[in-house]
Amino acid sequence: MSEEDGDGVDHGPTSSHRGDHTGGETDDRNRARDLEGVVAAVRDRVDPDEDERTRLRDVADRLMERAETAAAELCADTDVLQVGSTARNTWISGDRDIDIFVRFPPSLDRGTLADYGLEVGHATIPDGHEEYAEHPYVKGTVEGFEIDIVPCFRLESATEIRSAVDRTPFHTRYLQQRLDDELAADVRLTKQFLKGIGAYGSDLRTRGFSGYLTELLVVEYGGFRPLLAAVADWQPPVELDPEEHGRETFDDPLVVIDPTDPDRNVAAVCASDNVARFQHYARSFLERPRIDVFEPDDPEPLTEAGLRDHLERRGTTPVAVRFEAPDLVEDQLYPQLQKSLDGITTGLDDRGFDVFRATAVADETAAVLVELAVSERPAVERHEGPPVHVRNHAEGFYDAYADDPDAYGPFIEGGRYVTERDRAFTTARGFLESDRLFDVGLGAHVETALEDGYEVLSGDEIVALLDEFGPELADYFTPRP
Ligand SMILES: Nc1ccn([C@@H]2O[C@H](COP(=O)(O)OP(=O)(O)OP(=O)(O)O)[C@@H](O)[C@H]2O)c(=O)n1
Ligand SMILES: [Mg+2]
Repeated sequence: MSEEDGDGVDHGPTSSHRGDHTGGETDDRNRARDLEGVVAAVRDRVDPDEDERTRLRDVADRLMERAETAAAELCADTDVLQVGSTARNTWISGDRDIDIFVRFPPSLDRGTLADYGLEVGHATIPDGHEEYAEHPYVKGTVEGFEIDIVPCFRLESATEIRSAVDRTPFHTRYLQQRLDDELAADVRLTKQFLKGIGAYGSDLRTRGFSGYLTELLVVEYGGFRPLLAAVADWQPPVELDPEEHGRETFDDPLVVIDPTDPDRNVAAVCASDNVARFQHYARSFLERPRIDVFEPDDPEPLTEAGLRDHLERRGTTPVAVRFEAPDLVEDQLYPQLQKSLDGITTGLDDRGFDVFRATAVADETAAVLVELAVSERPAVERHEGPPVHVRNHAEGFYDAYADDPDAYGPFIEGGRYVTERDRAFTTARGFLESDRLFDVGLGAHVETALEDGYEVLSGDEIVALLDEFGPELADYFTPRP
């Protein structure tokens, strides 16, 4: 997806009218026709065809039967159901995870539930492996489909849940009652739109819109187009409560009270930037419908020469702290990196090294990259004391610095004592290489990683990041909404 007229080519199917008319009504009609054309083209790609549906149905049915048999042998009163987007007809063609939930009576304790769940999982997918979320479950691939076999408790209401997965069957039931074929198609379209703009997914790297949230929004507004029209005019905080049963207040830019649980905001992880991003592209797409909004961008990786050009043109100074990436799953790693990024930029700012923009990247190694507007400071810094008339404080300040041979002052300026004393760090690099870096509020795992050693890159040395982070650096230097 590229913003506005990037390549000058309109990928919408009908662009011949451009410039033919000036009337507002005609423009509206043409836009509506463009939008329909784009929607048809996207649906052609995201709607699973009959063959895909049948194959999925076959595999799902077969596995559910196996899971039912295995569960019945372990425990009475169990049942098996399919959940997630493949159960609701809202999956995007080619994205094929089949989530199968095995429900056990709530009289079981958690440990037994976990053991039974794994046993059923292994019986259902013999070459599956165990993964760990809130509790362990079995995952595997069957005929090209990614299968999860997840145990949960069978409860009367989603408010009694003991873990997050217990809610999922309630979501499925709620949506199955409300999604018809038309709305399900609009959900697929909206998911692809959000993927195209980089705002789909409730993982903690993306902090965007989850599948369930997308479905609720489409149902609530009655389709893709009305949803976009509403989003274009949102005034956050936006609060939706489809079942009108919410009883808590949330401090989030988007609040969608879970129809199955009055105390949960389904959009709790959705970052304000992603809400704003959705608003931006909703407006821009309604104004000029085009297919490339639905396509995630793959920027050309940056070359060394390209990177040097950017830096010279911008006149900023980059610094980076590079270390071995902590061995964590992404949902733990990215919050750690974000926290460390915030700490490091604040630490630099506090010492007079003005931060222009910054990012954190991770692969084998991780790096916090900070682009500085100011990377060097003079040997001395100003230190302002109290107004002279505040006698107690003023005398204390004066006495503390009067005999300091390295300080200039104290002198009086604007009625206050001021002194100029030696600065602890005259370069950003000096600060980053010092132990003071550990005072800035790093993520705990990042702190441990840094204790094992890290490297500071500054100025031109930054090109060393290109091999590993070429695409990320390209993204950084071609920012878009
Ligand atoms: N943050 C999340 C993630 C998942 N779920 C529940 O778990 C189900 C399966 O999750 P997932 O596969 O991530 O989402 P899908 O809805 O299946 O969407 P997609 O098409 O992206 O797979 C969801 O439908 C939802 O009921 C949830 O409530 N909250
Ligand atoms: Mg899914």
